[in-house]
Amino acid sequence: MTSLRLRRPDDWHLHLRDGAMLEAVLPETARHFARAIIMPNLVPPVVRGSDAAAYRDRILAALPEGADFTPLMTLYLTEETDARDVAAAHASGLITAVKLYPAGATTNSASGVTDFDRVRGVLETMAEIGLPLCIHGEVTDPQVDIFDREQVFLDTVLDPLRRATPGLTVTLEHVTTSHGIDYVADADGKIAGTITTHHLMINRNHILAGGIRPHYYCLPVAKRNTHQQALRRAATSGNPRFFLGTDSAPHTDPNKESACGCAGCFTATNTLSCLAHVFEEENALDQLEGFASLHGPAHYGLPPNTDMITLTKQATPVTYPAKLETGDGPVTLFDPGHPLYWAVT
Ligand SMILES: NC(=O)N[C@@H](CC(=O)O)C(=O)O
Ligand SMILES: [Zn+2]
Ligand SMILES: [Zn+2]
Repeated sequence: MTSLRLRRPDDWHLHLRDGAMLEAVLPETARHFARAIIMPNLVPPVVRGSDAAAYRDRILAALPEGADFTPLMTLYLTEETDARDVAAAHASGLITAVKLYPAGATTNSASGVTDFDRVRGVLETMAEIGLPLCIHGEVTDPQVDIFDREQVFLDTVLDPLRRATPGLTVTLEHVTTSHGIDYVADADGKIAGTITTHHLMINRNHILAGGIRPHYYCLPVAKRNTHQQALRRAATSGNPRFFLGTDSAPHTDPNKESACGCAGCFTATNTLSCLAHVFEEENALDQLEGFASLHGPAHYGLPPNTDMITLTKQATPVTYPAKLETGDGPVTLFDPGHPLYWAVT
């Protein structure tokens, strides 16, 4: 197969940042994707409905002329979040989901949740009104090994939280382990898992073997190859509980290539070339539309996009600029380490 037509895809987990970085990275997503769930981990975070409205306006103002892109806004759940503010933001159509970060789990998550009992009221309201909760699923206990933090989260936080709030729609974001895949596949109730582009293409060897590669460092950190294979099987399985959330998370090169480098891979620009490559390797190009364009809208209760894109396999590799220049400094594009041949035409 050398040509593939699919519904225009959406990105169900995206970091756009703000200011000069937003201006530089937004066109990279809007070029191919119709919608994206916009992560609220700005500094300070997007906590109240009024914050989300102002951020949405900044995103819309930064869109290139003629772009057809809808940001789907989220609120950052804190222990002070007011259920009425959340309900009002949902009722007005402003927000699509609420995001739960365990405090300290990842980039800009200091205002996240420590005591899950303190957000119970908000979660109950969300279950009642049908507003989904997106979760960064890692425990933050320093005693727990970083490679085990997702698995431990499933049993000690996610499962009790879902049992305490029946009816809550949950997205377990950026699943990185076979345990996370099995949990999502087997759980009762409304749950789905997003899978990133980079976790389909790399495992922890890519980060650490033969030299440390900071541009492959993200959270949750990539696990061993057997987990990567489980992610690939889930993404290409056709199971509607799994779909694309790129987690494209730009940081400038000085912030990545540092003695204490930031977590995040920037994949907005070449995600579709990467995904087609992976799905072809798995003999599953026919499942790409479900993963990138159909399962996500179904989980969020939205219609799929009606316009189409075409991917074409070229005889020579598709080339992308190695770096995106931004007003904050250069951002290195995710490099899978081998040529890509599929291009959006
Ligand atoms: N994925 C990452 O490694 N980083 C994200 C935060 C997140 O999604 O956890 C970021 O905002 O940089
Ligand atoms: Zn995260
Ligand atoms: Zn993220």
